[in-house]
Amino acid sequence: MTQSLTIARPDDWHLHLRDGAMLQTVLPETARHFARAIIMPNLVPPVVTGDQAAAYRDRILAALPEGMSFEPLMTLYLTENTDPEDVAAAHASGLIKAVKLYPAGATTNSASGVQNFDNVRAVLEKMAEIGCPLCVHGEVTDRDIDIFDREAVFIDRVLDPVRKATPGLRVVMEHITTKDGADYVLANEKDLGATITVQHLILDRNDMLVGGMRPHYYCLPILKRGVHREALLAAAVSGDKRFFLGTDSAPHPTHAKESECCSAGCFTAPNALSILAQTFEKSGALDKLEGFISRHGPAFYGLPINDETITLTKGDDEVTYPKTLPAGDHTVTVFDPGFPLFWSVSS
Ligand SMILES: NC(=O)N[C@@H](CC(=O)O)C(=O)O
Ligand SMILES: [Zn+2]
Ligand SMILES: [Zn+2]
Repeated sequence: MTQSLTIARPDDWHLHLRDGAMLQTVLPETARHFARAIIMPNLVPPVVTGDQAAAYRDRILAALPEGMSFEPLMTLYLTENTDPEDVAAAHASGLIKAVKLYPAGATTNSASGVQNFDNVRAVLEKMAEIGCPLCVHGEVTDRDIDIFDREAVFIDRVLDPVRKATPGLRVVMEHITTKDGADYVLANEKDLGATITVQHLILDRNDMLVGGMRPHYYCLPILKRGVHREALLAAAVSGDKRFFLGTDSAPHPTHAKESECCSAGCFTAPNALSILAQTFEKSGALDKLEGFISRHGPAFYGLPINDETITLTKGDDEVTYPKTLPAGDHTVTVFDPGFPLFWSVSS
């Protein structure tokens, strides 16, 4: 039986496009389906200033294949030396849509992140004043905090105090992975949203660790227990406007994933929408998919909903994706959800 759903073209509110050959490979995979994406600034070196964001935006647009439309929504990487006036100017000109906070050492390319939050007070206050959202990688990095507890501890020790100290600051909790994260959003009416990835809606830590360790399921924040996955899925299918899709599609070369020290990140851009359609269908919530992928994000960021539409179609035959894509001298491995997919996307 064929089933289909036509909805406003979606956006991705958390995306890694990288640079150079990898950018060339992965950009069309997102632009094929998504109209816009919040572009993460964790390049090496990071995108710290307005000038660097403008140059990165130009490189992204130059890599966009003829005939594809896509708007990169740029962000700045917050450091302890970030100049509040540079943020204000980049935001006022429309170049950037958010500033990204990485606690130093929390994830891939986060070495220049924030250690002492007192040193970013002035920037956060300026952002509250001008209405520029702060996107947060919410994990503490203390050696003595277990990796599975790092998100919950971050909420108590860092996020809640920062929000209370900076009234009016609009925050997106990026890639939430716990019931604690979802509950914190639910408990706060104002100035708070959260993105959720594809992998955290369908996988728990058993999927990554039982019967062998699967490096392509390793990402940060790390997959948690099943109860957390269930809480995230409940939030995503609830229709609550504070939750929206941020795929966190984070490509690494295959050799860096299948390695002695595996890099964190799942490359989900090619099949994210197929997986989501199937997941929402399975939850009996296909009617909530458009809100999650196409409507709640623009509402949070104060942007229009896309005029164009896409159509998701469920067929009888399994939809397949390439296992890997070439990226310069390397390959990048496409995320495998571990179950057959039947939904495809057309525009
Ligand atoms: N999510 C990840 O596991 N990795 C991201 C960084 C991030 O979003 O934390 C990356 O840049 O590879
Ligand atoms: Zn992150
Ligand atoms: Zn990310």
